[in-house]
Amino acid sequence: MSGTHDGTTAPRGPVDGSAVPRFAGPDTFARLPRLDEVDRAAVAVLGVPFDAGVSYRPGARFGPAHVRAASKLIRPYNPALRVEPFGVHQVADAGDLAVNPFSIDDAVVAIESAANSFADADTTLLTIGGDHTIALPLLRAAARRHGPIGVVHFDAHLDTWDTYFGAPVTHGTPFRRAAEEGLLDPRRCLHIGTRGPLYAASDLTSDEALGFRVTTSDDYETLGISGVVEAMRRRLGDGPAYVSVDIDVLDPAHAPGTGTPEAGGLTSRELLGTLRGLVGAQLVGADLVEVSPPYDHAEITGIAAAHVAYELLSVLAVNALHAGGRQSSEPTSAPTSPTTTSGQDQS
Ligand SMILES: N=C(N)NCCCC(=O)O
Ligand SMILES: [Zn+2]
Ligand SMILES: [Zn+2]
Repeated sequence: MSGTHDGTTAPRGPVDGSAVPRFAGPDTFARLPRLDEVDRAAVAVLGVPFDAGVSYRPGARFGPAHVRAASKLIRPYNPALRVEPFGVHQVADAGDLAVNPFSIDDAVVAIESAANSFADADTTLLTIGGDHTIALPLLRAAARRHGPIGVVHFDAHLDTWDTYFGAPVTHGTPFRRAAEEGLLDPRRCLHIGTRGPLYAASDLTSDEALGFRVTTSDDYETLGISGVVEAMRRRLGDGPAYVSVDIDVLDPAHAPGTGTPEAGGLTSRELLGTLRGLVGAQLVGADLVEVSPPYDHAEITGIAAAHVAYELLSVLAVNALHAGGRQSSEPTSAPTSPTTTSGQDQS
């Protein structure tokens, strides 16, 4: 069986950048094989080009293609987590879902049903959006399989608002709907990177009542990455956890290509370092949303997003190694250690 890390069959990896120039290679994420080129995948990268749920700038429907295009320079070994994310188990690119651009309801049903199919095939999904609306059907599928799940939500915004213009399913409301539907474990949810103006102070109290806690963007100043990771792991606990990364969690200087930008955000280094702190958490799925290429410049946002995806795939690989009981190539202190030269020297 391919897709294992037990040494029986090596997974099919990315096209070698030293044999085929990167700009000539396939259009898949990180030049990985397509899903139809492998028997099965332990992890699939799935594009969801949908942006009918946005409240401000559109364009996230072009996100999946942009993130793939910006991922071509990615190399096979991640020194920060000491892992080859594509060598541990089979990772493949599942292409884009063809979702209805004129009906949010139709699109949400299609996304949920596709996510259920991947879950039934035992394939963990890393979904690339698309706007944040898509988190709702993805959470429905995750909860169907795992029961109420913990959520770590990286975002400038709470996304627990109630409705926009009477619409209940939008990119500003997925986590309220998910909480109402009982998809979330209210003891194990948190936002990271929250900032910016709200509609009212009650936005925060109602968010807390739904089960979320907040680590703000400003908290990085006092806690540092390791303090944020500690808070995140404490809140997430041991159960199944879903990660949702809205690229607008980054400062607009690090991610201008997004629909609802807010000043005062994370650096990409802070985000990547925090994601590495998910090693050892029971990660059951992830999404990366709100990349809007028309507002990007020089692929700044696309590159940041591609690296976010790479770190998430690396965490899944390290976790698979842990689950398989292979100890030799494991990072020794990855959960709380951001990459530093001295950290690597101490191995
Ligand atoms: N999920 C994202 N990116 N933004 C939500 C912003 C909702 C608003 O316009 O207030
Ligand atoms: Zn946001
Ligand atoms: Zn969001």
